[in-house]
Amino acid sequence: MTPISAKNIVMNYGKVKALDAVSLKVEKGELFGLIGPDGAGKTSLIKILGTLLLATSGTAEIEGMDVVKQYQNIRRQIGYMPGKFSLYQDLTVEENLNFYASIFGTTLEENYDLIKDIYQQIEPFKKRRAGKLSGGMKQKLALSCALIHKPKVLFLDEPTRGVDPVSRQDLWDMLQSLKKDNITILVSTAYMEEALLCDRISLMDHGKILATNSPDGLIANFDKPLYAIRSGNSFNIIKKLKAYEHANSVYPFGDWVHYTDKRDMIDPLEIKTYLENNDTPNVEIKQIKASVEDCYMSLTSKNQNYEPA
Ligand SMILES: Nc1ncnc2c1ncn2[C@@H]1O[C@H](COP(=O)(O)OP(=O)(O)OP(=O)(O)O)[C@@H](O)[C@H]1O
Repeated sequence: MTPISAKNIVMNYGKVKALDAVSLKVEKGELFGLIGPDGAGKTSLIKILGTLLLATSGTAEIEGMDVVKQYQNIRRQIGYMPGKFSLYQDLTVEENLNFYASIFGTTLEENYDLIKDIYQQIEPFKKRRAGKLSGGMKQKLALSCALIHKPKVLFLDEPTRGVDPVSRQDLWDMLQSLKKDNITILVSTAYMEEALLCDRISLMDHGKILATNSPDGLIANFDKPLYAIRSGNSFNIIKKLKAYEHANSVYPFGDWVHYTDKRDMIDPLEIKTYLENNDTPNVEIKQIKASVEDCYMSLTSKNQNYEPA
């Protein structure tokens, strides 16, 4: 039985099409990432799968159960960690956990094994009110609460948003370690580099899934030679390259500009010469391996219009 499956999910908020015929399958024990920028539709999809939002159309099943007809049974089998910290700020760490355990008719002791690795890190602060915890500790508490009833499927909506890099890494380590318990995890993020920490990912943009693959598989499908180019002025390079008749995609990437050409075989010197003949001196150019972000940019390139700030 597929733990998470969705078919042709459409979500309209009035005139806003938040999800446009989204289909998805996540296999048992997978750590699966929904990757996309703000507004891509990640929260809407997670809420629909988590039985918190009714889709405009389409169907979805969790552990073989329909998200509309069998939502009550589903809720017993899933854990959900929303994007915003949603625990009771005035309750202590321990009280929050006991509260969530009691909702599911269980106790902290009964399921201690599953959350032990995570909970032990905040246990010294168990008498502290949740509102007084640091960001990283709040995240660990929220994850412990989402796991307290031993869910088969865990949904996490942008758990690393606004969290410091060490706590971000901690969270991914915790998710990796949950794989040994065979929990199926669907996690959303806008940080492209986190895609590499997932078994498989779906890249989302404007309510659509653009591609689903393993991070390596996705990168292997990037079929054009990719070049990183820089000189003193990225904006000038972008402007000149966009005007170049052979340009396929051009976008800023840190201090560099990433470029692909419409032709399969090119001599990078030709591009350097073109730029230098067009008021862009001191051009450095090198061929590089694509990252997940490059794959994303390539898939969305039709919508990319870079304008200077
Ligand atoms: N309740 C709502 N009413 C109207 N529009 C909404 C509502 N919720 C979301 N939207 C719109 O639907 C689109 C998808 O939003 P959604 O929150 O699902 O995306 P997201 O990828 O999770 O982004 P974010 O990180 O900003 O939450 C956006 O254009 C958003 O403005």
